[in-house]
Amino acid sequence: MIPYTPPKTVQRLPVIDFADAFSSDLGKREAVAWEIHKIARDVGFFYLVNHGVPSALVDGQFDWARRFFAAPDAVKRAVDMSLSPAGFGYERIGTQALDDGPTDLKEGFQFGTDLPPDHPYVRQGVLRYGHNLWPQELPGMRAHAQQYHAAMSVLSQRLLSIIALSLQLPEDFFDFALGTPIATQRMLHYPPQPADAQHNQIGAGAHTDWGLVTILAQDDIGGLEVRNADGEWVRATPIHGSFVVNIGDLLQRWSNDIYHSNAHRVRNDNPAPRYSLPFFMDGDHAVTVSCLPSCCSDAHPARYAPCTIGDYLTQKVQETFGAASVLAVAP
Ligand SMILES: O=C(O)CCC(=O)C(=O)O
Ligand SMILES: [Fe+2]
Repeated sequence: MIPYTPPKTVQRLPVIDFADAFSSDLGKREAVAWEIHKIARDVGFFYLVNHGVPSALVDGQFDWARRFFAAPDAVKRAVDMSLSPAGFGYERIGTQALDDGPTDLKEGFQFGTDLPPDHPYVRQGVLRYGHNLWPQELPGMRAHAQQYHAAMSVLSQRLLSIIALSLQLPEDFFDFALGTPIATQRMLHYPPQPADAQHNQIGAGAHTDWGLVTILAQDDIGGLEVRNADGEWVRATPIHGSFVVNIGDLLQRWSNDIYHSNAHRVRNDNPAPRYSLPFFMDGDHAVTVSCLPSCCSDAHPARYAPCTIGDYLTQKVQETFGAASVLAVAP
């Protein structure tokens, strides 16, 4: 007889093979959705393989990240995010505190969908909508970055269609929320953890992501850690060619806490610098998030008042960027 011991939540992040998400066979898409459903109710993080994004595109984006962060300070400051009403561009080290402690030991560059000045959201000055800043001195970065952003947008749409299935909704359920979305790609550079860091000062302080889903490419240095449902920290050891996908706060809220947006953090204990490329699909700022019909009942009533995506993100930006908040966009 094998004595019964209660199941433990994951000690290693699960891997989702996404190949069947592209199948014309609904049963195969539903099988992927069911795997995601189980994970989303638990740790909320998984590796995604067979995702269809060419490795050369990802590698090329890492090359641009290395080139950009190695550029002279003047090149980076010329695209400082303080110059962008939308909050795009370069984020100096020490700008953001994702945990409510010391500032993070990372620098970043962020970009999103380029909108013309006469787009209604830009005219209204809606936070996080506008045009990107690109470094003049690095020709070629813009075209590649836009191609990468487009691939991430397409993948996030496919993920959300499978997530809709996983919540017993029509596959196109989230399409209305992706009208003119806040879809932010960041490039991040984490120097090695310095010996003189303040107490609890690390690459990225513990936080949850704010949007719908995040799709992260990480290099092979390691340092990302995820809190599982038991409150234990699990290393998201890099798996080459995979993305790390996680559920964000807005999806947790939309699903009435059935899906989990779990905390994670980064500490680069490697002597080499670490680079990562998180993409945040947050949705259209004007869309209202209120409990999904499949997620509330008399026994499990709605826990949150309806709110717009824009209002939720604005509140989170103010909490983590403090005085710099009007300029910031992510996570
Ligand atoms: O760099 C990473 O691995 C994670 C970054 C992250 O969690 C974020 O920017 O929200
Ligand atoms: Fe994050």
